[in-house]
Amino acid sequence: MDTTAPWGGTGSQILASYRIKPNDVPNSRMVAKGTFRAHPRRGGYSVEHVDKVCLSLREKYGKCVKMAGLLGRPDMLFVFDASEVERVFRGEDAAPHRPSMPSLMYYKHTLRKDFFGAEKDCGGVIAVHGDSWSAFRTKVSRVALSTGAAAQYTNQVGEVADAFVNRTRETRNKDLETPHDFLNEVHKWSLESLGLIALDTRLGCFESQEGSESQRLIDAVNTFFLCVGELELRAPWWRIYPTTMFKRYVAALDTILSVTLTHVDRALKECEVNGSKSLLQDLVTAAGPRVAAVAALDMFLVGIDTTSNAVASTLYQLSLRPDVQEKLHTEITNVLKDRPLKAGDVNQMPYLKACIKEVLRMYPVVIGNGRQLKKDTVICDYNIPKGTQVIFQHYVMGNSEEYFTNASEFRPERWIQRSNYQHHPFASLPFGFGKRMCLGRRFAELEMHVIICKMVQAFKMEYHHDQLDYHVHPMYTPNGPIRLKLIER
Ligand code: HEM
Repeated sequence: MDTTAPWGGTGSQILASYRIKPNDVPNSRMVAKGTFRAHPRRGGYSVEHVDKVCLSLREKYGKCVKMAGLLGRPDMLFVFDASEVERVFRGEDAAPHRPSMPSLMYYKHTLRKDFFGAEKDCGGVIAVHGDSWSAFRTKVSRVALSTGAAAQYTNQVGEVADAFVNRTRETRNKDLETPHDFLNEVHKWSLESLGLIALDTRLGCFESQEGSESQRLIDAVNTFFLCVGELELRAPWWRIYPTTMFKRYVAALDTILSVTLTHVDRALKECEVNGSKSLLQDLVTAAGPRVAAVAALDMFLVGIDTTSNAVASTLYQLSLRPDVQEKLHTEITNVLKDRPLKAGDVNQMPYLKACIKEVLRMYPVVIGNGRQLKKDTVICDYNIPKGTQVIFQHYVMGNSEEYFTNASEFRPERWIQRSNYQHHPFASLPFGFGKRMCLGRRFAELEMHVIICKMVQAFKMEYHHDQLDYHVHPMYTPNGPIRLKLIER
């Protein structure tokens, strides 16, 4: 996932904000070219707190606002209007362009051209666009997003979830609380799950120590996300000389590439010998070993931190709400009746699914998503020129009373009793939409449903410290150690 680069890091500054001036014919959809104008207005904002910045921009400027003045990158248009988001998404052509990450394109197609090839070759889906993206995505989507693609991994994902529950039980302190580095434990669970889905390999993350291969991969992914926002938003000096940040970034990507490829190589050999069941095997059959290897790499790049932060955030939110946990526990018990979870069970658990949707509405791990316009487009009555990066602000829309009844309240029921709770279908899109929607969505959902189900079955979760604020670091996540008290059920 490109993570819509603006939010994929910390500490950067949005250098200036510009309010759009209404165009000459505000009520006409046929606005003339060149009416995209702005009044400069200075502001210094940190990306770590961009959630609050976006809320205040919405309040101050209305349904859209232009951000300009970022050295070396196109203007951005922040859109806070769900109907406009729907119109832009529905008008997409066959190869939508998500704002590219030039630094990643440079890594893939210049620095490591020997592996990824030129831009038009088999470069994967992250930071790849046009025909090359389209050809690659078509091959991978067939395997990754087909009906039942994820459900067939329920047992493997369950096995890892059981191991996580046991480890969490063992690593609690004397007050039955999770350790300070609990988020890292959740990263391990996420990597271990992805390893089993993608490569049919147990990576041994729970036994891993500092400096081990899997911990190096986890750290490298984290460094990648932390650096990418800095490189994309700050003045792009890395284009002129290799800055310290850029060197860290390249080293992290090299680690991700080499560790993943070691596992991919091993898994490909296993496939040949045992015909083992894995996503990689399915991809090899559908599209050949090269596409399979590059797809696995992209998935490891963006599929670990996203899912782990979403799970950590969900566990934290549940620990604040014993009533929600009890309802969830009753639903799970009614469906499973003491037998182990099997494929398809979560389809009988609407409240479980709703809890996760509700967390991702209020605290989406990727707070905004975007598109780079391929043609001039009218948005909110402004003529927005081709090339502008349009950022859909679903964190702001998801928390807006305009789109969700009692938006500030955690109410999973809103996703079940839809007639009681109105909402706009494009106001909360945590996995994006359309042809470029998250490729790992089905796997992420399966992983999240299974782990939350197992944790609620095993423990009553409580939280006895100051409430945690959220920050973008590099995902949107609770800021502080997540010290959950886990009481055996
Ligand atoms: C809670 C977990 C996750 C969230 C919230 C999430 C969110 C997103 C979002 C917002 C996008 C951009 C979609 C768009 O532009 O419309 C995306 C793209 C992507 N995601 Fe995820 N993601 C998650 C987990 C995963 C996992 C587990 C994988 C891999 C197994 C994955 C692989 C990808 C890939 C490859 C893309 C790029 C698709 C393309 O450009 O064609 N994601 N994700």
